[in-house]
Amino acid sequence: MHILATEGLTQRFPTVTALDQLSVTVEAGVTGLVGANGAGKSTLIKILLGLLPQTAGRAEVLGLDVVTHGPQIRALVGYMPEHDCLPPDVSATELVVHLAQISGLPRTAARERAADVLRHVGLYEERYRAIGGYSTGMKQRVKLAQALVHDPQLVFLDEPTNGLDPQGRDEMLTLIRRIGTEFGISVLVTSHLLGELERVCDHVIVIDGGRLLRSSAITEFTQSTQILTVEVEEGAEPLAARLTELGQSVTAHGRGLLVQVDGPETYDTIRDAVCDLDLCLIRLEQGRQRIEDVFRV
Ligand SMILES: Nc1ncnc2c1ncn2[C@@H]1O[C@H](COP(=O)(O)OP(=O)(O)OP(=O)(O)O)[C@@H](O)[C@H]1O
Repeated sequence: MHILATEGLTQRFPTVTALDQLSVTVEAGVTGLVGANGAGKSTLIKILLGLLPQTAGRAEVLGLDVVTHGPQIRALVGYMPEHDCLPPDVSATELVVHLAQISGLPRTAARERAADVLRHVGLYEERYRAIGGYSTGMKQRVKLAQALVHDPQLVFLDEPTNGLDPQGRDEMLTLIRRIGTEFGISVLVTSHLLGELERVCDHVIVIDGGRLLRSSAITEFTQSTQILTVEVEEGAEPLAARLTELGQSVTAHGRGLLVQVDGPETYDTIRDAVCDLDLCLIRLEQGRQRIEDVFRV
């Protein structure tokens, strides 16, 4: 079953069209929503939460229409907003307990859930300190904890790695993967950094200027291409000449050669040519299409 679906979804602001006829479906699992700044990611999330009425088109989350079922959707979905929106003078525990109670949990259950979820996101003793003194990474963890506290079926994480250093980013990505796998909660996570989503997502949706550029399983984004990169210590030119002579399609690429794979025999041809010319092979690698390539079309 789709966890969400949009059809011809359009959002016009006075001077800009933030979403333009966007039709896309998302299955359970961890899905990345990628696009440059201003591509329309946050606008899409706000519409999906029923917080912003769209100009045209339809959207459904967990089978519920966003226009007519906003409160029901928000009961089932957790939301980690992009911007810093935390009150500075309460502790993480106080805030998360409070939000759990707003979500309908009784006081004792809210305290237990808040303690659990703060532990899961890696906030320990610090959870009793005022949020104003937290680092960016700790604030991001509080935002994540409050998105999870009411045990949602699905979470929307808007730029969760924003402002984090490489280690913080790594830890956040690991947490996101765990939410999808260990906790069994579906995730829609946005980022303008394409590379980082490769690690955590099952599926990636790419939007640009509010339009759908691509929606595919991560394996399709990074699938092997039929190109081999061949690098030898010296003698790339004679090797290219020999491979061409043997009927291979070869182009020079930096210090190496790109060789079209015609079948398994291409590997043997390369090996034999390298041996015949008495060269030292230092790299033989199958090219992989990266998410970044989507933007180079
Ligand atoms: N309330 C609003 N009124 C007018 N224009 C808006 C409003 N909200 C968003 N926009 C515009 O819509 C476009 C898409 O914005 P959106 O915030 O959805 O992009 P984004 O992909 O989330 O980028 P970012 O990561 O920078 O937030 C931008 O040009 C933005 O300026």
